[in-house]
Amino acid sequence: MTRIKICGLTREADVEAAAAAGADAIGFVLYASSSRAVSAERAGQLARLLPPFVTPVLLFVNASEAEIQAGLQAVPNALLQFHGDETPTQCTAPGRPYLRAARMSPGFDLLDFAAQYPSAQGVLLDAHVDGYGGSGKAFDWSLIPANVPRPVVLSGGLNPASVIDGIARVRPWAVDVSSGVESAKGVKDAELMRRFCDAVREADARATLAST
Ligand SMILES: O=C(O)c1ccccc1NCC(=O)[C@H](O)[C@H](O)COP(=O)(O)O
Repeated sequence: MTRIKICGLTREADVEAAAAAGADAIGFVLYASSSRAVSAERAGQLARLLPPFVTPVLLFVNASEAEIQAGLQAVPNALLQFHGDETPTQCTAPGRPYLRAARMSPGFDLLDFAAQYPSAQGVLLDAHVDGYGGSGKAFDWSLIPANVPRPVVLSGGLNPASVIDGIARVRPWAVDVSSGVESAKGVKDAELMRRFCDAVREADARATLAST
């Protein structure tokens, strides 16, 4: 079963709709330069709306230790997502489970990159863009080598239509979406989130059928 993360939520109604649609994880962007940025305090308010078994994720881009600690104080059960230029040491310093984002482009050595973060719970594959991510831009999935040594989270420009093909081609552990389920930056669309989650279930069903 492909897990689903929906990222960049800023409103209560969107958090509730994402969980109702079937998201396994909800991301809050703690990066001030993002149009989806929320404060640590706001992330805490939103995370408290999550039902059991839905994981809050705190996304950081080159944050200071103090910023990360503030996020963890507000959302103590968070999974961390490092989406900038963080070193392995910086990712392990908080002593928390984390995802490491890889910025995919031709020539990027994903196997070497993943090997540098052996303690990451997964590598999140996003398109290489100015501004680090959340751009709605896809990358060429043929750049993903076979046998990546960590669980793969496929992201970058996914939407309810493209995620079916993405799962069939990449067979990721999880998928992650932001722009593809929005009506405006930081404003999620309940119908698009439902369609996205339904599409993931459809892709999983097709994969099961194909393997029997
Ligand atoms: O959302 C942002 O503004 C953002 C800013 C800086 C780094 C990462 C950011 N978002 C990442 C994500 O929302 C997801 O994890 C993801 O990679 C999907 O983005 P999208 O291509 O918009 O679906």
